[in-house]
Amino acid sequence: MITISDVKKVFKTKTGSLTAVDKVNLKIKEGEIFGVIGYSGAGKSTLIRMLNGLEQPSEGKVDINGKLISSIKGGDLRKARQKISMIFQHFNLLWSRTVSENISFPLEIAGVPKQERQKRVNELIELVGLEGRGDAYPAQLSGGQKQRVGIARALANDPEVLLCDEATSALDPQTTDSILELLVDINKRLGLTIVLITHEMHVIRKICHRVAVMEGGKVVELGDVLEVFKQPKEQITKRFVQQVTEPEETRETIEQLINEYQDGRVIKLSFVGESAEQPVITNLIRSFDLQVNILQGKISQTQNGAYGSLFIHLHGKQDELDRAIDFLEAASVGVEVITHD
Ligand SMILES: Nc1ncnc2c1ncn2[C@@H]1O[C@H](COP(=O)(O)OP(=O)(O)OP(=O)(O)O)[C@@H](O)[C@H]1O
Repeated sequence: MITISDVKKVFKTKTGSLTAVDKVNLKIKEGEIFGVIGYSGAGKSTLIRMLNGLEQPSEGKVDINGKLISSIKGGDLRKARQKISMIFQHFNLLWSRTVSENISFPLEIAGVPKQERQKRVNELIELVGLEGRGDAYPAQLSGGQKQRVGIARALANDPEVLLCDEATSALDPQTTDSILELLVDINKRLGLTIVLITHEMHVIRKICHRVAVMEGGKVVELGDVLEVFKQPKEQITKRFVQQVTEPEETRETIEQLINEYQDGRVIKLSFVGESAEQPVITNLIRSFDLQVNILQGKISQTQNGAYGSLFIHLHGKQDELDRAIDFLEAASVGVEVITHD
C-alpha cells in the first residue's frame, strides 16, 4: 500500500545542512493503523509530510498504491492528494465557515454537485457523531468536536489513506480516548489505512497495529505493537514503553513493597497476549501451598491483545516458592523476582 524506500530529507539552513529524515525504509499495509513515535525533532512531521507530497524527499521514493508521490507534481499531485487526507493537532478548520461548510469544502474543490455534497456532509456528520451541530461555528465547539469536524472533512473524498499529525496532542485524556476510538471505528468500518505520528505511547498502545520508533531522523525500531511492548530493544523504545507500563508511582510503590515485605518474595509478573487471558493466579493458588497476596497490577489492551504487569507477594517454604516460580515461568509469563528472603 505505502512503500517508503531509502527516503532522505535534507534541509538547507543558515548554519549548513540538516538531515531531518535519514534513509528511512517502511512498508505500510492496506487497512493497517501504523504509528510513528519519536521525541520532538526526530523527523516525524517531515516524514509524514512526504507521504502527501507537502515535502519532497531529497533522495528515495514514496509510493502510495502504485503512485510515486515523491515525484509527481501539479495537477497529478493534487488529484493524488484527494486520496491522502490529513488531520492536524490544531484542527486547521476554516473559522468563518460552519461545521457543514467545513466538511463540504474539499467536496467543492473536487467539483461535487451541491445536492450530492449535502447528502455526503450529512452522512459524514453522522459518522463522526456531530448530529445537530452542522450549523455551529468551530469557535462554538469543544476540542474533541473540532477534531471530529477535521476527521469528517478528511473523509469527505473517500480517501485511501488518513494521515494524523499529533491529532490528539491538544486534547485532554478523555477526549483523546474518544477520538482514538473514532479512528479505530473508521479504520474497521471503511478499511482505511491510517498513519499517525505521536510522541505519546498511549496513542500507539490504544490504536496501532504496528509502530516505528524514530530517533535522529532514522527508524531505530519497528514491529507489532504487542511485540514492542513485550520486548523493546532500543533504549528509547524502553523509555516510551515505560510511559504506559510503569508510571512514576509504580517505582515508588515497589520501593515501599521491598521495605514492607521482608519475608517471602515480591514478584513482578508480565503478561503479554494469550498469557494475559489465562487464569495463572488461580492455578498458582490451587497448585501450591503458598500464601499469595496481590499487591498491585495493571492490564491494558492493545489492538493485538492484552499486556500488563502484576506485583504479587508469595510466602511459604523455600522449595515451594522455587517450584511456584518455575511454574510461572513455564506458563509463559514474564517473571522478575523483586525481593528474595
Ligand atoms: N523546513 C525546515 N527547514 C529547516 N529545518 C527543518 C524544517 N522542517 C523541519 N526541520 C528540522 O528537521 C528536524 C526534524 O523536524 P520534524 O518537525 O520533522 O520533527 P518531529 O519529530 O516532527 O518533531 P516535532 O514534533 O517537534 O515537530 C528538526 O531538527 C527540525 O528543526
